Amino acid sequence: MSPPPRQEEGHRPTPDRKALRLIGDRVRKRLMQDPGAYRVPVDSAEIFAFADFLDAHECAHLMRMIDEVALPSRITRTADPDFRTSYSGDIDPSDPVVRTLERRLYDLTNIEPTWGESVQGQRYHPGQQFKEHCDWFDTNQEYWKHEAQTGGQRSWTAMVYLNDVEAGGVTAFTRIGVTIPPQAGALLVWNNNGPDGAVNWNTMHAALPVERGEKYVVTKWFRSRRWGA
Ligand SMILES: O=C(O)CCC(=O)C(=O)O
Ligand SMILES: [Fe+2]
Repeated sequence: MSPPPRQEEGHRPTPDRKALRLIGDRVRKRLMQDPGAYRVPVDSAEIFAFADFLDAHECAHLMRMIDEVALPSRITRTADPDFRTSYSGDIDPSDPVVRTLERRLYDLTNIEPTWGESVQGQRYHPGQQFKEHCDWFDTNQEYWKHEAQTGGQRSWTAMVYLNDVEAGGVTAFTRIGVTIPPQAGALLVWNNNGPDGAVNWNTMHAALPVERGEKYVVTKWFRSRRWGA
């Protein structure tokens, strides 16, 4: 018997469910065929890792770009001031390395870059973190009305670690006991939904505090439809 749902796991309308199911199928098929894919061995979430997705020059370039735009990350939907203490910012989508990254993600996932939000960079100094959260939108919240009009629910998350972190800064999938240590150039891709197109609570995750050194990542969040107005 499955455990009773936590209170927060109440009913959520899932208007994009069919689209999310189809995207799940499409991306899964592609990733499973990729000889470079490492599937994290759990049944309850679809999480894949790829080593050396970006090279050292590309990583260094993106880290410089992040330093230019990074501002304190917006603290969304929580009153906890320590919830997300990193710095982040949208990086120039016309930059050649950003375009290369998007093309490579398209080849890998088979989702058009235009179906994803613009690439966001994020930087953590020692002590900084992003506590447990989901990347999918809560369709019970007020903000959903806007997101529903601008691409709909988030489908897959693609995140590249740009550097090795001296200590700390792992990505922890908190409900399934999976931790991913940052590794320069490695890509992590996961489906925020289940194969049925409903949000997957087992994708709840946190960026644990950096203990020593810095941590840089870039992320592209794909949607269920073309992103934007
Ligand atoms: O930095 C990480 O390891 C995870 C970041 C994250 O979860 C996010 O930006 O949504
Ligand atoms: Fe996240």
